[in-house]
Amino acid sequence: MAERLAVSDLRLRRTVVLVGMMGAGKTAVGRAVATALSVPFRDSDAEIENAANMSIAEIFARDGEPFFRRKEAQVIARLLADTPAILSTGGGAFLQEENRRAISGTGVSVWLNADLSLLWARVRHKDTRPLLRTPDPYGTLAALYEARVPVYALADIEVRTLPRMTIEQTAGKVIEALRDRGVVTPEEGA
Ligand SMILES: Nc1ncnc2c1ncn2[C@@H]1O[C@H](COP(=O)(O)OP(=O)(O)OP(=O)(O)O)[C@@H](O)[C@H]1O
Ligand SMILES: O=C(O)C1=C[C@@H](O)[C@@H](O)[C@H](O)C1
Ligand SMILES: [Mg+2]
Repeated sequence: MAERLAVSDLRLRRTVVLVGMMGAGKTAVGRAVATALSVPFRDSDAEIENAANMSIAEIFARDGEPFFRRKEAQVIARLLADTPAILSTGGGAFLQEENRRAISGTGVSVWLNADLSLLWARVRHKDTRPLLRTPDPYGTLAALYEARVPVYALADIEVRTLPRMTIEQTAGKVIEALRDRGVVTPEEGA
């Protein structure tokens, strides 16, 4: 009987783009997937922050959301042109048709889908997300969730993330889904 392949024997064929709501775990899970597959990890929010030398909250406050969205689209297009990697996006990136088109052109999109209650538990104590700086952050998150879910559902693959799953378990689920779709394949000769 063939032995089960180790994760390190797998090869990533296309850039995997994690999409979904803020707090779904795109950054945390994306990094774990990249580590497991020994491929580069990129995060569009971090790329924008590093280039501007400012936090996302500062960019929103100084230059406005439309400016941030233009930078986000540029960063995503640039990273998609690079060698296959794991690319975690900001929660609003997949909402822009331009980004969805770019992602489906060269990458594969994975929607990390978490329930609203789990998202709220993860983001409620953090002050880093400018869109939630409203008098009713829970109501704002719920409205964003409602409006965005039909768009995230356009992603190529959906992976549900549940409250009791660790980051590594969710990453394992993502890798399994990528194997099923032939996005990660056995390394030749492995
Ligand atoms: N599967 C998980 N198990 C436990 N904690 C998690 C899991 N996924 C994410 N977290 C934690 O939840 C928080 C939010 O996760 P993360 O920053 O990765 O979300 P995100 O989807 O990248 O959000 P954003 O769109 O704002 O960038 C982090 O503190 C992270 O460590
Ligand atoms: O959901 C969103 O629109 C956002 C999520 C974060 O990742 C950041 O990209 C920014 O705070 C906007
Ligand atoms: Mg993130």
